[in-house]
Amino acid sequence: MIKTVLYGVNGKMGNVLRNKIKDSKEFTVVSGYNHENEDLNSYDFPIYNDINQFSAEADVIIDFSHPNNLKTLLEHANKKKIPTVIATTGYNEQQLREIKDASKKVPILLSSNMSLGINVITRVLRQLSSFLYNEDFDIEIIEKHHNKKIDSPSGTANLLANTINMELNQDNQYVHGRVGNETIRKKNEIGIHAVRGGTIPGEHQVIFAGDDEIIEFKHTALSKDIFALGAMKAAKFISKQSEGLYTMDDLFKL
Ligand SMILES: NC(=O)C1=CN([C@@H]2O[C@H](COP(=O)(O)OP(=O)(O)OC[C@H]3O[C@@H](n4cnc5c(N)ncnc54)[C@H](OP(=O)(O)O)[C@@H]3O)[C@@H](O)[C@H]2O)C=CC1
Ligand SMILES: O=C(O)C1=N[C@H](C(=O)O)C[C@H](O)C1
Repeated sequence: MIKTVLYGVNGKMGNVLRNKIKDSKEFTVVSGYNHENEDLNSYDFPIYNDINQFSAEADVIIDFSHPNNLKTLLEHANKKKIPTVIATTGYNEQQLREIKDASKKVPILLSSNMSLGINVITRVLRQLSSFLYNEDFDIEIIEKHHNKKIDSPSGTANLLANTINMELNQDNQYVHGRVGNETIRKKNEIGIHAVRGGTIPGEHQVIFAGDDEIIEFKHTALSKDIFALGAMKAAKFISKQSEGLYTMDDLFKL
């Protein structure tokens, strides 16, 4: 059994993941972390708000929570040497550096999207972006999420934009939405647009628009289950690795 600690245990993803783990024969939740000292008595494992309270042994931490928990999470992972999957999005540059530094001491898998489909799209983008850009195709990304999402644009939209930009020698400028009279598109822009509404689990579309033809890559999450199941695959993978920073790319070998 893979003994798991859940960060963000009472969140939307925390709840989906907890239920998936309940159905699994390979995982068990040994404890959870919540930043507030809330009474979360309905859980069948202990929930703490201080890493010194965690006593049970654990094989892996899975985090779907909030960037504010990062310091605690990394301290926990490092102190107890627990391989960690970080699925939370919305980190700033400094926090991303802290994750990279921590991964020198403990294995960490960081990914803004745990689905197989987004991983397939990032691979296609690596192969096609330069070619299409040099053929004068404009690149725009549209993402759609539920109305409770805190961060915009989504972590996945940033991942897609960064993947493309890397292939284009990091020369491109991100333009978030367009408002105003002087917003004519420049060639070196990557447009990023965030839609929020209802309960949309997550949709990402990368548009390459050329003269008289359009190529689109689109991924639709039909439920949050794919993220939970992907995180469990990632957890199984990271629990067997040595120190270092990993992504879903290391896991899905196409
Ligand atoms: N990588 C992936 O594939 C996916 C990533 N995500 C990401 O996972 C994260 C969680 O998503 P979701 O479950 O929908 O979000 P929720 O808002 O439902 O849950 C957020 C969790 O974080 C805690 N939290 C909220 N605010 C704070 C704060 N200020 N300080 C510390 N903890 C806080 C909440 O605890 P409390 O309620 O007690 O405040 C809760 O446990 C997001 O960053 C989201 O983008 C989501 C889906 C897929
Ligand atoms: O908050 C969400 O719900 C999601 N967040 C991730 C992101 O920001 O990309 C992944 C997924 O799209 C769902």
